Amino acid sequence: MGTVHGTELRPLREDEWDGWCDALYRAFGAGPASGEEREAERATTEFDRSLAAWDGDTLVGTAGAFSFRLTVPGGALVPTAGVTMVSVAATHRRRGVLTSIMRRQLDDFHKRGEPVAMLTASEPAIYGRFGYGTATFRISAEIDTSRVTLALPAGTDEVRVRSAAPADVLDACEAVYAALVPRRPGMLARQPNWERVALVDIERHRDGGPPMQCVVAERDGEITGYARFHTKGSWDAGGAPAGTVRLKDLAGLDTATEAALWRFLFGIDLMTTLSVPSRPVDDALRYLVSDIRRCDPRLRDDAYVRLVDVGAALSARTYQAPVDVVFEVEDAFCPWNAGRWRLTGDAKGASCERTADAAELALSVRELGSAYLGGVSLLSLAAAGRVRELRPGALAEASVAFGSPLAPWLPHGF
Ligand SMILES: CC(=O)SCCNC(=O)CCNC(=O)[C@H](O)C(C)(C)COP(=O)(O)OP(=O)(O)OC[C@H]1O[C@@H](n2cnc3c(N)ncnc32)[C@H](O)[C@@H]1OP(=O)(O)O
Repeated sequence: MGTVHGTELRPLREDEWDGWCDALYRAFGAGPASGEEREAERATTEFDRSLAAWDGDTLVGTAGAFSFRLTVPGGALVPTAGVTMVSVAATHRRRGVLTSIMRRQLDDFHKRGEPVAMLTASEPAIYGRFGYGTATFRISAEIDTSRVTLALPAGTDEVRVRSAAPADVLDACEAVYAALVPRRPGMLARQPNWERVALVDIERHRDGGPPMQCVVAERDGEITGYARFHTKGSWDAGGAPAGTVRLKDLAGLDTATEAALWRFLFGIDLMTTLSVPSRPVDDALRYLVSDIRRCDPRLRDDAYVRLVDVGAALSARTYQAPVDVVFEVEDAFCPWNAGRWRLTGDAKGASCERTADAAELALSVRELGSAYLGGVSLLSLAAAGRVRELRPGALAEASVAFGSPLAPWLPHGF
């Protein structure tokens, strides 16, 4: 139980789910959710981790959490709470309901022993005060496929691309996804039922076009990748074809597979634009295309990370160069993290323990969350005045060590 200005926060009951879902969609100015969406949302809801805020018998706030495991640099999978479904009714905003939800969630994650929490934010200004820092970025693109060509790597011709009904190849696609999870920081191992979310294909996401399509890439009869997408035919004023392919997701076990999938998507007749919602910032696609400017690439913040337990989180990843540094961590919202921690580690492993030694770098838990997956450098944060170096050399040492050979990326929202 918990109350704020007469609002009571309690766990969601199964029979309250429909109203909870409606309140959530309303707060986002969307919906109501279609039958297909409701089914997928309900199947992934973890009731013991879902909260509802009530003002009398009126539902005024929602929040949930998913039990994920997050890939961190070095490849370990760290138990991570995926914060989701956060909303407060328009009539009850700015009275502290979100703050009470954040308080309850972070206490709960801490008790459960989940060292990390993660979310994607509807607005970047909301979650910093609760210790979440921007940790991954994504690139979107609108590619003029009538002008941009691809330089294909060796082996592309050995990959065959064929169409398939999305549901028929779901297990094979999920196996590809699962094989990729430990390879790149930021990716999530998920609970059963999650794979079905990718099949949700509702009318209003189709923009008047046909149902979602899927192709799989095969080499020697083995499925090595897939792409799911929508098409929408259109013609310009002069009658020339000007259709759009909207990619939903694309994954391949190797670069030749991915290149074969891109070649297919670039070559669909009557389509002149390929719209790509999210790729890693270091994606090979940037270097396969003949003209990056005609791809209109745009960078956006994506996943926000919160270290729930600084010691456990920093010990769980590896460091690409040796590091031995004492952090002075500020964490007003989760005071159990505040104070001095000594991190020692390298590419093989790490430990992060409490210490009474003098601090060498001072920062808040939010900056540690940003740097955690290796996608935001401590040096950049220091240049913005958000990390203070107290021992000369400590900043460069820690900044290099925290980096990641592969940029962290979250391939899908939640
Ligand atoms: C992970 C996810 O699900 S992201 C989705 C978040 N949900 C949405 O965007 C749906 C629409 N918006 C909402 O439902 C609400 O406005 C929420 C959830 C964003 C905020 O809920 P509230 O109960 O109003 O927040 P609360 O009153 O606890 O505010 C806490 C602090 O955050 C600030 N804050 C809240 N929302 C915002 C915002 N959108 N932008 C900037 N600051 C904000 C408040 O001003 C307050 O600051 P203060 O402590 O300095 O006074």
